[in-house]
Amino acid sequence: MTDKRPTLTIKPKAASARPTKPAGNPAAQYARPKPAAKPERKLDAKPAAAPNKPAAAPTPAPRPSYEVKPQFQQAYRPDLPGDSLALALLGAASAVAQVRGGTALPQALSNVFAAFGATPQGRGAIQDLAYRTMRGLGRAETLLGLMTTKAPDVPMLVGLIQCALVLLDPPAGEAPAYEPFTIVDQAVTAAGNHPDMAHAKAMVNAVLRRFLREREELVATALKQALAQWNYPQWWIDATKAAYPRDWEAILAAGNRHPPLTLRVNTRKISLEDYLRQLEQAGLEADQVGPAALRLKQATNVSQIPGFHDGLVSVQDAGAQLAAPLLGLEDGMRVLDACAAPGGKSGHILELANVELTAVDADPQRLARVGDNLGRLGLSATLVAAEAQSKDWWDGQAFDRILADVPCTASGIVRRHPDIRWLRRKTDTRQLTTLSGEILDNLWQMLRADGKLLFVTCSLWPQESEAQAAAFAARHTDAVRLDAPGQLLPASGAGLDHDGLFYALFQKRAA
Ligand SMILES: C[S@@+](CC[C@H](N)C(=O)[O-])C[C@H]1O[C@@H](n2cnc3c(N)ncnc32)[C@H](O)[C@@H]1O
Repeated sequence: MTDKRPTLTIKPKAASARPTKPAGNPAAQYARPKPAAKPERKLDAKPAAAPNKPAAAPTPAPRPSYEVKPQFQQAYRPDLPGDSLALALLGAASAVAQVRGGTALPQALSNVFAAFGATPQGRGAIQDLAYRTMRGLGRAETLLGLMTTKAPDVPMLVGLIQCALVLLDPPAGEAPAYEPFTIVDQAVTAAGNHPDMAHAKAMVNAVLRRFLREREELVATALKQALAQWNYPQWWIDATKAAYPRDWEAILAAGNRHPPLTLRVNTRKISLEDYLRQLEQAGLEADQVGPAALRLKQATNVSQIPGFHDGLVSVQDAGAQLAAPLLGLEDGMRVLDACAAPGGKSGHILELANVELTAVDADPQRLARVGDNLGRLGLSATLVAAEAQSKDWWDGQAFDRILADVPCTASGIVRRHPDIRWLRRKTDTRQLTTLSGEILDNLWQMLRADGKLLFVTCSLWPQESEAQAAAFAARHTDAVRLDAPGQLLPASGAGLDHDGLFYALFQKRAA
C-alpha cells in the first residue's frame, strides 16, 4: 500500500463555467512524459478571463499532468468481481495511464490482463473501454481540465476519471452503455479498491456528479477547443490540415470511426463466391470491398469465421490488399518482403504465385508471427531477423520483386490503433522518414535490372510518402516510376472501405 494522497482539487462552478483565457497549447499535455520530470504540484493559479474577453478559444489552463512519472501499482490485483464495470474501469484506467507513459495500447492491455488475472469476459470489457477512451481522450481530458484546478498526481486516477467521462458522455448518436448513476457508483468503487486511489473516492464522486449536473455547459465549453472536438493532439490536427486543406475534417472523423473487420479470401483455395456462401451458411453477412476483400457486417471473433483456421481467409484491410497484386508476381520469382511482420502481405504474395519469398523484419518477436500466419495458410518463406537498411544478411543474389512496407508513423491506420495519436510525437515523422529513406536506398541495390520495388506506407503525412517517393526517384536515375494508387485517404462507404495508405511502384531501368 502506498500512502500517496490524490491531490486533485475541483474547480468551483463559477470559474469553470466561464471561458478561460488561452494560456498555452493544450496539446502540450500530450507530449510524451519525460521520464526524469518531477511531478508538478503547483495549483493552477491562472485566473479565469473576464466573461467579455474574446470567447473564440476558451482554453483550460494547461496542466502538465502527464509530466509525472507513472506511479501506479501496475501489478496490483483488484478484489472486484470479474464481470463488474468497476473492474473494467480500473483495467482501462491502468491501460490509459500506461499509454500516456509511452506504452502501446495492446502491450498495456496485456500487462493489465496478466496483473488482474482477467477472465475472457473481463478482458473484453477492459479492452472495449480502453479503446473507447482512446477515441474520446481529448474531450475527456478537456472536461477534466475544466472541472479541476490541479494536476492529479496519480496517472491512473486521471485515467479512471477519463474512462468514466467517456462512458457518461458517449459520442453523438451512440447510446450510453450504462445508466449514469451506475457509472459513477462503479468508478467510485474502482477508486476505493486501488491502493493508489482509495483516498480519492470522494473526489471521483464529486467530479463525475458535477459533470452530470453541468453537462451541457461543460461540453459546450469543451467543444470550443479542437482537442475536445476532434480527439487528436493539436499538432496532429494542424499536420492534417496542412497536408489536406480540403479533406482534413473527413480524415480526422474517419480516424475516430470503428474499423470494419475485413477478410482477404485466399483465392488459391476458394473462390469469392463460394466463400460468401460459406459465410451465409454461418449466418454472417458481408459485402465486397475489393477484388478479394469482404467486409463483415458484424465484427466477430476469428474462431467464428468459417475456414479461418484452415487458411481460407485472413484478416486484412482492403487497402493493404492492394500491395501483393501491384507487384506483378510470376511463379519462380525471388521476392523480398523487407519489413514483413506480422506477415499480412507476405501471405498474400504467396497466395498469388509460387515464389521464393524472403521475409525480413527487424523485430524477431514480430517476425515469429509471420511464421505463424504463413503456417495457418499452409505456406512458407525464409524468415530473416535483420534490419532492412543493412546488407549483412543478404546473400548477394538479386531479387525480382521487393516489397518495402517501411516503418512509419501509422497515421493512416488510427481507426484501428486509436492510441497511436497519443503515443506519437511530432518529431517522429522526421526520424522515420530518415530511416525509410535509408531502407529504400539499400533495397534498391538488391533489385535486379527490370525488377520492381513497391514502396508502401500506412501514413498520411506527405513527408513519409509522396515526398519520400519523389526524393527516392530523384536520387536514383535508374528508377522508373510506374502506375500505383499513390496516397489513399481513409474511406468507408458502399463497396469501399480502407485505411489511409500510400503506394509508389518503381522499376529498375536495365543498364
Ligand atoms: C508497417 S509494418 C509491416 C506490416 C507488414 N508488411 C504486413 O503487411 O503485415 C512495418 C514493420 O517494419 C518493421 N521494422 C521496423 N524497422 C525496421 C527495419 N529497420 N528493418 C526491417 N524492419 C523494420 C517493424 O518491426 C514492423 O513489423
